[in-house]
Amino acid sequence: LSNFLEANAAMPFPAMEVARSPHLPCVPVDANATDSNSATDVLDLWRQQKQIPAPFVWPNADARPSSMLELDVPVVDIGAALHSAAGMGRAAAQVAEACASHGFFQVTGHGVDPALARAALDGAADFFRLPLATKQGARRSPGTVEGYASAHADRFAAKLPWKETLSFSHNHDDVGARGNSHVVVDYFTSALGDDFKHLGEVYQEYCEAMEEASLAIMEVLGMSLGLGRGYYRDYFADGSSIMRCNYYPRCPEPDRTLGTGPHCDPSALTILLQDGDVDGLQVLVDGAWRFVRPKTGELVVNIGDTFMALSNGRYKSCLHRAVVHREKERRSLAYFLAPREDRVVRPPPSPAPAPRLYPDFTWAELMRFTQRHYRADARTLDAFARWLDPPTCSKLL
Ligand SMILES: C=C1C[C@]23C[C@H]1CC[C@H]2[C@]1(C)CCC[C@@](C)(C(=O)O)[C@H]1[C@@H]3C(=O)O
Ligand SMILES: O=C(O)CCC(=O)C(=O)O
Ligand SMILES: [Fe+2]
Repeated sequence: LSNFLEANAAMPFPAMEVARSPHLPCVPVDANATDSNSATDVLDLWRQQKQIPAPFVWPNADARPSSMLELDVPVVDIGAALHSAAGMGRAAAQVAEACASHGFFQVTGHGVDPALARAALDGAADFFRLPLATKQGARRSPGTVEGYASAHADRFAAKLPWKETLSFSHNHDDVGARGNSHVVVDYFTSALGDDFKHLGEVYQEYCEAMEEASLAIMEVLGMSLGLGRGYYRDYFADGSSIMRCNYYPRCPEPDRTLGTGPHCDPSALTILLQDGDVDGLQVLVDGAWRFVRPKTGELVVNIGDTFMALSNGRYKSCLHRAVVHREKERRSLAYFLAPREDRVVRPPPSPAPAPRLYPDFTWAELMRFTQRHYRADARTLDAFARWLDPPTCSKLL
């Protein structure tokens, strides 16, 4: 199979270019195939765009066809929340209801310049069109999240996501990053060269806009939990956030694979910008996968595992996935807000002695767990808690 994947890298099919991976099993593409399924047959199938390689096929339980249902998420006006008590009251009530159930809402009034959002999406489109060898120049190192990855074929042997990704850190200090931080520009020039300085500047500015939007959202979340505007804003001011660009190529068998499999985000908060009008994001609510469709000028926000632990389970980090399409490629930009790596994740001392659902941990520990020991899925935080401290957690879970 690794020969096939390498041969595929030169294929005209505008699929993702899955880099050769020593980890992929050299098994017949179709596990039930007779051994007549030679590489030539598979190439022919692929060339006719009729069959995807077996490692990309997801079990029906994960990839089961989506309903055409849509999740009714509130649209929260963050600008109004920051500038009036009435706006804050309304926003806090909206996020409280959404986060106590499915954890998703849309935001407007976030202050992100539409031209900057467009430049970040176009930058992602340009990057993923580059030759595989150029992208591989920034390939992810084992155990880290930063870098280029194709289908995570270097990490997983099955249930490969139908996507290419580019991820980089945005550690933001608490002195107001606007204009004096260049951590993202430095990543692009060091990983890809000086020709990518402009792209790095676009994402530097985009990450700073995401940081400001996420801290504004944290003010609303703090108010919604009765902790005041500054509680979470201060907690995340010097965060270790991650920017991820997702590219989902067209797929010949969209119902047998997934762009991103069912998971809960391990981070605290995700701000997702979807490109254009191509649906993909789905949330599992009441047993059905429901679309959260892109709406121009709006950002999709969801609670992650780290915030669920910070709220001691009051706000929910929920299962979501991204489906792909036969005729349309799709891109999305996900900004994952996370605390400074050594900051302890612990709920505030509540007036009522509520039982703790999760042990104390740091983002560094959870990141290391997801990158080296576990594949984020529906029960990441429970598996992490057991991995972290089995004796204590047997009582917690
Ligand atoms: C801490 C992280 C791990 C992932 C990127 C960030 C937040 C989301 C995580 C992820 C997207 C959840 C689904 C599985 C995953 C492997 C992926 O599809 O990319 C996860 C990311 C990762 O481990 O690289
Ligand atoms: O691309 C999408 O719509 C969702 C991606 C996602 O959930 C993630 O990257 O964590
Ligand atoms: Fe996610």
